[in-house]
Amino acid sequence: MDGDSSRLAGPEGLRFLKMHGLGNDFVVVDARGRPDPVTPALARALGDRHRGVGFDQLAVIRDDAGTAAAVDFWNSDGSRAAACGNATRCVGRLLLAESGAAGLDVRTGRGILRVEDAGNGLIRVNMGPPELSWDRVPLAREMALDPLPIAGGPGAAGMGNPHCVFVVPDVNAVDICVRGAAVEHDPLFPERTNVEFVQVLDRRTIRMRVWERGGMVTFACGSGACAAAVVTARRGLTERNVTVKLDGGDLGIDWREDGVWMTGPATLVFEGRLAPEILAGAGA
Ligand SMILES: N[C@H](CCC[C@H](N)C(=O)O)C(=O)O
Repeated sequence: MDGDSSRLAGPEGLRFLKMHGLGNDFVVVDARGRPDPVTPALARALGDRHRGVGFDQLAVIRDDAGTAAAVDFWNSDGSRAAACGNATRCVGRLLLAESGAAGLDVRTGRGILRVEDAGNGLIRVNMGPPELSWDRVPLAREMALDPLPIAGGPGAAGMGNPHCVFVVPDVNAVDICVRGAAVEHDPLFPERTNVEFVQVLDRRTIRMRVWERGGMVTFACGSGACAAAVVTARRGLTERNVTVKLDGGDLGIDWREDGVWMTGPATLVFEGRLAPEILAGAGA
């Protein structure tokens, strides 16, 4: 254990915030000004809803030279995600409040993303242009993105992370756990995939349920909502500006020239301190 880890494992414990965007819930750790304490083992320990804190994603804020901050995302199985739209809004809300600015940039595995205060308690993020080539989603081999050779003929889109979008007649009739888990591990997706099930309600409204890579159903997925809107727009089923109705509430998605903009809430729930024994148990 190095000097800094012992400090983190000391009586203070590890401070974190619990936040959510439409019920997609996050633990946020601020690692600015000190070494990043998070390891895959600590992500799994924190992510355990019975023995830890529980989250859909863990977001770690780090110092960055060119932007307001860098943010890393972890799933509760200890894997990393390059993009997380709902957590980007949550961290964006913290950074906007801290700086007093109306807009700022954050660096993620997805690239540099613009975050803006959209008013009415909403945060807007440019999630960047969709990745629409097979090697950038990524898929296992060269092929058209839509439809994919999987039962149900889904379409693929990358938002820095992979998404596989099924357009279905009735989203409530789909057993998303069974189908989502199978598609997450389909060999077409070398880095596994997030799986969205989408019902088009009208040209400006879609209903979506999601199975996230990392092995769970969540109430909402921001990058998934962007990918779903891209797939339905490319199929000519919707306009490029839609409301995505998720189990946790609504996201506004607007696919513009400069990227896919996502607007939605970001809620701070509580601040906590992780007990040293949990940190020590995770080898941190
Ligand atoms: N909930 C997140 C996406 C997490 C994606 C993650 N499960 C992955 O492995 O890509 C969102 O709001 O965009």
